[in-house]
Amino acid sequence: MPSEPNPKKRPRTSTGSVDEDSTSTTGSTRIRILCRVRPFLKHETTDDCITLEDRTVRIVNQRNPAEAFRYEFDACYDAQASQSDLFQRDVRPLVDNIFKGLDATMFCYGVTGAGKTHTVQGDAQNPGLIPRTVEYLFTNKRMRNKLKYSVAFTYFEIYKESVFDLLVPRDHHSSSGLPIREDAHHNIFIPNLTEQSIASYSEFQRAFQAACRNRSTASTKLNVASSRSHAVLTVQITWHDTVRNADLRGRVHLIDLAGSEDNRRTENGKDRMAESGAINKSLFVLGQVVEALNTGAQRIPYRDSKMTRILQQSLGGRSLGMMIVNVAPGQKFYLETYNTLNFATKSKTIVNNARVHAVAATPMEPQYGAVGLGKARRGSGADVAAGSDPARKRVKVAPPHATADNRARPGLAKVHPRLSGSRLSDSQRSQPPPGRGGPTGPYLMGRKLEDFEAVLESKVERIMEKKARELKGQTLQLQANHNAPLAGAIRPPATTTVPIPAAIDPSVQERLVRLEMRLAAQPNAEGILDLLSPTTKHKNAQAYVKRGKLLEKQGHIEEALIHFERAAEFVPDRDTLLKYIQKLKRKHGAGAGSKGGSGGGNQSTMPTAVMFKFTCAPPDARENNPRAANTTATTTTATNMAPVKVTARRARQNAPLLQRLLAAAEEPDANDSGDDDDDSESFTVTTTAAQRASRPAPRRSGPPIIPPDLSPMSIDDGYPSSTSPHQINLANLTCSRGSLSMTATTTTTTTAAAVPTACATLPAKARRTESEVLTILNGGDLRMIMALKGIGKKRAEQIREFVHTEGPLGGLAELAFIGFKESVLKKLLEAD
Ligand SMILES: Nc1ncnc2c1ncn2[C@@H]1O[C@H](COP(=O)(O)OP(=O)(O)OP(=O)(O)O)[C@@H](O)[C@H]1O
Repeated sequence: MPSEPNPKKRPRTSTGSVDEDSTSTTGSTRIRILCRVRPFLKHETTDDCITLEDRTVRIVNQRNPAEAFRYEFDACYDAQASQSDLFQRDVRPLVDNIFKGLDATMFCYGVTGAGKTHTVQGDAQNPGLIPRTVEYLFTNKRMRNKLKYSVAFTYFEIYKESVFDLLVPRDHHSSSGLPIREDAHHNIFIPNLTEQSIASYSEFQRAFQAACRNRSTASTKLNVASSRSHAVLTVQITWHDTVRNADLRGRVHLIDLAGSEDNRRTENGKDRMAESGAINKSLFVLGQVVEALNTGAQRIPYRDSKMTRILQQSLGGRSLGMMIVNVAPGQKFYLETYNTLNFATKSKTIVNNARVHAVAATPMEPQYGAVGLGKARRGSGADVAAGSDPARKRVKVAPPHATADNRARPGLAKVHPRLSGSRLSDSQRSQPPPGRGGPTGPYLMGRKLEDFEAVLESKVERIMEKKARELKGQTLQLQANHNAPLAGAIRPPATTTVPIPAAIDPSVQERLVRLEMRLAAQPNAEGILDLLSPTTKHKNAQAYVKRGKLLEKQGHIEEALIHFERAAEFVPDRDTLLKYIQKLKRKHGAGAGSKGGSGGGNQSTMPTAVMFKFTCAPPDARENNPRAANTTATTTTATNMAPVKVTARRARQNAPLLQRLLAAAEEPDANDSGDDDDDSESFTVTTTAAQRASRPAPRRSGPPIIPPDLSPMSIDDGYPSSTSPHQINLANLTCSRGSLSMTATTTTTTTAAAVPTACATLPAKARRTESEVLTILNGGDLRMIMALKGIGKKRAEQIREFVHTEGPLGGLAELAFIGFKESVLKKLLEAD
């Protein structure tokens, strides 16, 4: 039986308003934590180490059996508690909130074999929380009496950091899975996820059972049917609220997390180990998210794993949250139990901010994924096979847009709000999204890539719609001319007004999907690069290089370069590859660059502030390998600007940038055909032997050490030290995890062309700064635009046309396609 004696006595857990049943809340709401202990299984030794008392869990301290650790939660369920007990007492009241237009999330956390899947999914004899929730929705008196709700569900898994749709047969899955996106209102969604409408519980059961068979499970030493993925089922109800005269939506997310595994005990093989690695990594990130929320960190690492990205709204977001902590009894699991309970205790302080969700006032077009309203959209209940069910849609799950604006404009409802093509008004731009603190300064400056993607997509759609209208207008005009019976008869007016198409043209849709895929394919779009192992990075790089070489052989230099650059993102420290890219760019862009450059701009000497971040290996490693003493990473740069603060991740991404900048800065001669490798690229910074000897040995942990003065450093840049233009001004050494890392600012005094005339003088191979890129784009010189990315004339003309007819924003889509940096896109957007 559950240890919680009386739900009516349950303490208030919310800091917001509390409704009559004490669990339905809006406003700030603490995430509820429940603990469930499973019974011993037949083959297990019954050496229990857990005691439950009311809402408290106690485990004996193994180091000192006289002591016990005590953990208090919102409710505890012992081995005798039934699925029904758990549902009725704690989950049902949470589910009730969705009738108020709120989102609720319930997820199970625990070690492998602790009973998570049993709790969430259950079996035929003991249905779990998913079937019980859906059955409850269909039997709820509100649903029965009013008959106004539409119900639909989605189900997907995150397997080895890829999202797979469980409502689609496994053999239809693409190997890379589906992308996760965040809209301008910070709602997370998965484009093209299947959403199945359901009209009855039995219809759901059939579809759910088929979907469960698609889930990745395998037998391990600790669990015969172990889930190898995190599974997320979302049930959504939509209805029309006559009082607010708005369509409302409530959702419940039921999540079965995969269990952490101690691989010394699982004796997993290669495949299982890979799965286990992905599971443990995502759970580690979950721990970091909770830690960051608790410490009020500025950056919450939601993006570091797909699972935390999905849970973003449930951990510190706008959903009501409940975590069920599953623990297995027995000494065997002592350490896991201890860790799980500590994690759960930390999570107790997380506060969410629940919001009522309104959806667009009229039903959305099916392809954009709103849940169908009305009977016509409901499934027949007879056929649930993939692809044949009319109730089943491949959709973009519509993000909630609760703004009064959207509700008031029925026209927008036809189109996915992200694709609506409306420009952001000035006030929208400068306002932070609702419910978020928002960055300081104009909101636009603090936007994330996804916001730009949303604007980008809407822009693409707007342009395509405009083109479609023009084309259709021309076609109608032609037809009208053709059909005119007699010369001199009344013809239709020269300009035919074509109504705006109600639904987006399929070609636009296709293009958007391509854009989506392209963005998802960018290696670090979701912070993936940081999570990859060195071997995977190497393999990816190899694959890109191979394909690049093939393209180069076939004469597709432009595409080859894209592939080489993509490869370089995986292995930024591979000098040979970078040099090869430079060389290829020089060859490819020499004509345009040298022609454009020979005009000769104003040459001026200007200091270039460069910031390095580099790492020194620990002393013993340096002794064994003298090369390890050399610094490795270099990073970002800015012309005539204060040094830019650099994060470790940015540093990794931009490691080759400094070399490129120096190469560019030191080559004012634009006529250099540049086939030879450039010495200045092999730029390294070293400390002197005396400094290395005097440097304190790095400590494994503890506060950063302030180093002795490190200012006399030498830079091996090919110049004798007295004439070197690179001077190190400042050094700041910190020590962490056995390695020394240093941030140093240097001033490089060199001859470089002044912006904007720099654009005319720098050779084609140089990597342009943002302002240079912008100047070139706005200047509209075709040759310069061609040289920018090594693109052809036609493409350059297109870009120029976009930039000039639509303003810089007009060219965004094109610019994104040819691989301009996010920061340039941001600048363009600001300029718009
Ligand atoms: N409350 C319970 N009552 C009876 N049996 C249970 C209970 N909880 C779990 N079990 C049984 O324990 C075993 C392991 O449970 P389950 O597969 O749900 O673990 P899990 O936490 O999902 O593991 P994994 O993370 O590896 O998927 C199953 O045989 C399940 O039937």
